[in-house]
Amino acid sequence: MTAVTGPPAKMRANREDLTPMLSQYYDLCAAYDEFLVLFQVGDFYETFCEAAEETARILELTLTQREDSTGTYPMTGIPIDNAASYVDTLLDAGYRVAIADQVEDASEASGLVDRAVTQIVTPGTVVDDELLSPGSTNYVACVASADSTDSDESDDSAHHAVAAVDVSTGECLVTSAADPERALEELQRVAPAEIVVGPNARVDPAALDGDAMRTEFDPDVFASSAARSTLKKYVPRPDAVVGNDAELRAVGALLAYAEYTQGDETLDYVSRIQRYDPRDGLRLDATALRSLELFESQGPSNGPTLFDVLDDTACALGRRRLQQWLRRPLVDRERIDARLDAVDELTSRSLVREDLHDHLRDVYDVERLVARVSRGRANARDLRSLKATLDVVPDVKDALEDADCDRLLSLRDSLDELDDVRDLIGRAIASDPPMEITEGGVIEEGFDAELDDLRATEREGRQWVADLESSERERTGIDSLSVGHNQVHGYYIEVTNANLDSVPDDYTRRQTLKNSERFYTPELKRREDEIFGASERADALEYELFREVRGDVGEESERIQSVADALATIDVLTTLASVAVENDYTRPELGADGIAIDGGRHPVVERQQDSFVPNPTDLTESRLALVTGPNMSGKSTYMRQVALIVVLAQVGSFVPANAARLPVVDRVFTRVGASDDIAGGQSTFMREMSELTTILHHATENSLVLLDEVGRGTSTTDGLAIARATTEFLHDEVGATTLFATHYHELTAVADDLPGVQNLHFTVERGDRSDDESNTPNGDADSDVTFLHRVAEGASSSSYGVEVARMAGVPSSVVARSEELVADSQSGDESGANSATANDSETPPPRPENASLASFSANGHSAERTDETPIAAEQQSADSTDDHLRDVAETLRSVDVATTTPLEALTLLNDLQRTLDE
Ligand SMILES: Nc1ncnc2c1ncn2[C@@H]1O[C@H](COP(=O)(O)OP(=O)(O)OP(=O)(O)O)[C@@H](O)[C@H]1O
Repeated sequence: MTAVTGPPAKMRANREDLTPMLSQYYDLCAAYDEFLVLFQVGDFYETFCEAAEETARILELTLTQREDSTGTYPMTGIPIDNAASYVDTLLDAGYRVAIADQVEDASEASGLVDRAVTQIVTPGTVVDDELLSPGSTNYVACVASADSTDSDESDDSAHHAVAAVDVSTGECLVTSAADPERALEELQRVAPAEIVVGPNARVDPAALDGDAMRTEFDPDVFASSAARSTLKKYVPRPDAVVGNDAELRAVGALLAYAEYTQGDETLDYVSRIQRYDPRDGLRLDATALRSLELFESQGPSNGPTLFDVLDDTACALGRRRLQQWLRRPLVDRERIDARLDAVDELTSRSLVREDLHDHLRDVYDVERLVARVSRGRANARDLRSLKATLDVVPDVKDALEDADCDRLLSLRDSLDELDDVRDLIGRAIASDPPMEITEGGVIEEGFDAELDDLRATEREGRQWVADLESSERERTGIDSLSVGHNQVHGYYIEVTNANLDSVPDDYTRRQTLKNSERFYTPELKRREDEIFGASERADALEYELFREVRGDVGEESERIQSVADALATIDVLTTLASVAVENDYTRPELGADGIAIDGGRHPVVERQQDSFVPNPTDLTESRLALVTGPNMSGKSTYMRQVALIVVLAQVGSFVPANAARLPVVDRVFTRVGASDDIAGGQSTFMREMSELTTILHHATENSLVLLDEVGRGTSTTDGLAIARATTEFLHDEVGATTLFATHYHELTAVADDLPGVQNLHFTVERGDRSDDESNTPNGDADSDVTFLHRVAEGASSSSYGVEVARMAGVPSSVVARSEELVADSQSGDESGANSATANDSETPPPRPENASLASFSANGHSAERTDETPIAAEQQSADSTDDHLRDVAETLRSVDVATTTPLEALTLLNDLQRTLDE
C-alpha cells in the first residue's frame, strides 16, 4: 500500500524537475511526513497523488489532475470556505492534518507565493469551535513511566503517570500510579481523543476502549530536565506541582506537544495544572464504565445513558463539569456530604433553582473563550460573549444571597464580579461588532480620542459627499447630475453627454463612458483623500486597540477561569437538584455499614418504562446476594440499579429510591453476562475469566461487585464450579458487597453453607394467573409467564428458559422437544445424586474443598479453608486423591499470580482439573 502521508512517490522520481510550486508541496510533505498536508492554492487547499486519491474518497470530492513538465499528478481541492467540516472528516478517518497557507499576498509576490504550515490539527489538539462538540471535553493525554533504572519496581511509589490537557479550555490534569494497569484505568477515565506515548512508557494504550489516536513525539521532550523547563513556563515551581518524576515527564512532554501543535507558542491559559491521587476517587474501570452505561449505551439502539438522565445543565461549562464528576465520583465523605448539602438545599428552593438555571443559560463557554483570548484568536464578538457571561455573575450571586450551606456559600463568595474586565470590554468593544477584526467597527465610540477624531473626519467627509449632488445640481443647473463611487476611480461626478456643455471649468475628466462622462473637482479629491486616509488609519488603530484590549483581558484569564469554575459547579449542583425533584430522588445517607435501599429504581430504565417496579435491597447482614430468576425477569436491571445508586450518591447526587443508607465504596466492579459481550465463543469466556481475575485480585471489603452470569461461557460443570468457588472466595476472603446473578440454581444452596450469603429471586407468574396479574408490567397476554420484576427473598424455583423461548417465538416443535428434555433430565437428576446440572436441587452440592479454583486467590488463602469437613464420598477416596491434592497444592503455591496471564491461568486450571479427575 502506498503511503498517503509523506512526500509522494511519483514526485520523488522527478524531484529535481518539479515546478517550484509542486517542489514546495513536496518539501512540506517531507517536513510533515506524518500529516496529511493541505496546500493552499488560491481559494482551495490542494492535495496531490495518493493523498489526493484518499481525500477524494473520504471527502467525496472530485479527483482532478495537475500537469507539469514532469507528468500528470492526481489532485483534489478542498474549498477553503468549508475547510473545517472537511478537516473534521479527515480527523475522523484517523489522519493528522497540517494546513499550509499562502503566507504572502499572491498579488505582491514576485515569483512563487511563500507557503508555510500555519496550523496542525490532530484529534486531541483541535481548538476550532467548529470541530469541537459543545459542552464536551477533548483531551490529548500523555503516558510516561519512570526510568526503570532509577527506581525500584518493587516499591510502592508511582512509576506510571498520565497527564491530560484540553487545549481548547486549558484544563490540565496529572496523576500517577504504581501499577501500569491502574494508570491505564485513569487514562480510560479521561477518555482522550489522542495519546502521546513516552519512549519508555509501560502503560499500553492499545488496551483502551475507544479509538484514541496514538502519537509518537520527540523523545527528548520526555527527559526530566527538558520536561522541567517546559513546565516552568506554566508554573513557577514545577516540582511543587508534580508528585514524582514520571508525572514531571508526562506533563512536561504533553505541554511540549501541545505547544508544537499550536505553532510552538506557550499556552498561557493553561494556568492551573491539577494533580490528583487516583485513590481520591471511586474507581470505575473501563468495564464498569461500559457496563453501567454511564456515558455510552450498550444496546444496539444507542439508548439513553446515566449522563443523559442527569444532564439538565444550562451551559457548556456545567455539562463538562457533570461529565467530570460522573467519571470520578468521590470517596471522601465530607466532600460528598458537602455536595449533597448543596443539592439538598437547592431541591427545597425551587425559585432559586429556576433563577439560577435562567441566568446560567446566558453563560457562554467561557473556558474556551478565555483560551481563545489568550491564544490571540478571539474576535470582538468573543469578547462581547465573555462580557455577557460575566454580566450574569452578579445575578447568580444575588440568587445565592440567602444560601445556607457551606458549599453554596463558598461558591457564592468565590464569584469574582470582575468589574474591571466587564467595564473594559463594555467601554472598548462595540455592542454588535463584526466577525472581522481588521475592518473596523469593533471599537466603541468614546474609548479612544484619536479614533473618534478619525471617525469624525471620515463621517464629515462622507456627509459632504452626500450633500454634493444637490449642491452641484444647483450650481450647474444639470438636474441629472449624480455623485457616485467605485473601487478603481473613487468618487466622481457623472454628467450625461447631453449636458456636457454645462460642465463648469473646475471639473476634471476622470472617466469616459458611452453616454456620460465622469469628473472630479479639486475639493472632491481633497475630501476623498481625507475620507480614505482617516478610514484606513481608523481601521488600523481599531485593530491595534482591539489587540491591546484582548491582551489586557487575557492577562486576567486566571481570574476568569475561576469564575467559570464556580459557575460550572453551580450549574451541576442546580441540575442535580432539578433532576432529583423531577424524578423523585431522595437524599442518600452515607457512612452506613452495608447497603440498605428502600424502593430503589434504575435511573435510566425507569425513564423508558411506562411503569417501573421499585425494589428493596438489603446487603447489611448478608453482604453477598445470589440473584436468580428467569431471563428477562429484571436481574441485570436490579443489580445495575444498586451500583448506579452507589455511584450517584458518591457523585453527590440524590438517588432514585425512597430511602438509601449506603457505605462509601472504594470501587465498583462489574462482570456482565456473556450475552452482552460482542466477542464470541472462546474469547468471550476468556474475557469473562480475565474480568473475574481482576475482581478477585483487587476487590476489597469496601468494594461493590456485580457478577452477572459468571462461568456461562464454558461447560455447566466447570461453570458451576467456577461460580461456586468465586462465591466462596468473595465471601470468605474478600468480604466485598456482592450481587451475583446466576442461572445456576444449584448455586443457591451455597446460602445454606455461608452465613453472609442470601438468596434473592425475581418473581414471575405462570399459567393460571392470579387477578393482580393483569396489572403487571410487561405482561404478555399470550404467554404462560408474566414478569413481575419484583425481587423476593429466597431462590427461584425454576429457570423458565423454555417459556421464554416460547415467548420469543421459537418454533413450537422445538419448544415441545425442549420441555421433554427438561423433564427427562429432571427425572434423571432425581435418581442420580448431586448432578451438577440438576434444577431445583434440594440437596446443596458439596463445597469443593481444596478445589483448584481457590487459585484465584492472590495470596494463597485457599489453605485456610482446608480444615473444613470433607463430604463422605470424598473421605472414602481420600487416600487415593491425597497425592494428587498435594501435587495440586504444590503447583498452586508455585504460581506467581502477579505475572500469570489469564490464558496461562486457564491452562493451569485445566491441567489441575485433569490431575484431580485422575
Ligand atoms: N423493576 C422493573 N420494573 C419494570 N420493568 C423492568 C424492571 N426490571 C427490568 N424491567 C424490564 O425487563 C427487561 C429485562 O430486564 P433484565 O435485562 O434486567 O432481565 P434479566 O433477568 O437480567 O434477563 P437475562 O437473564 O436474560 O439477562 C428490562 O429491559 C426492562 O425493560
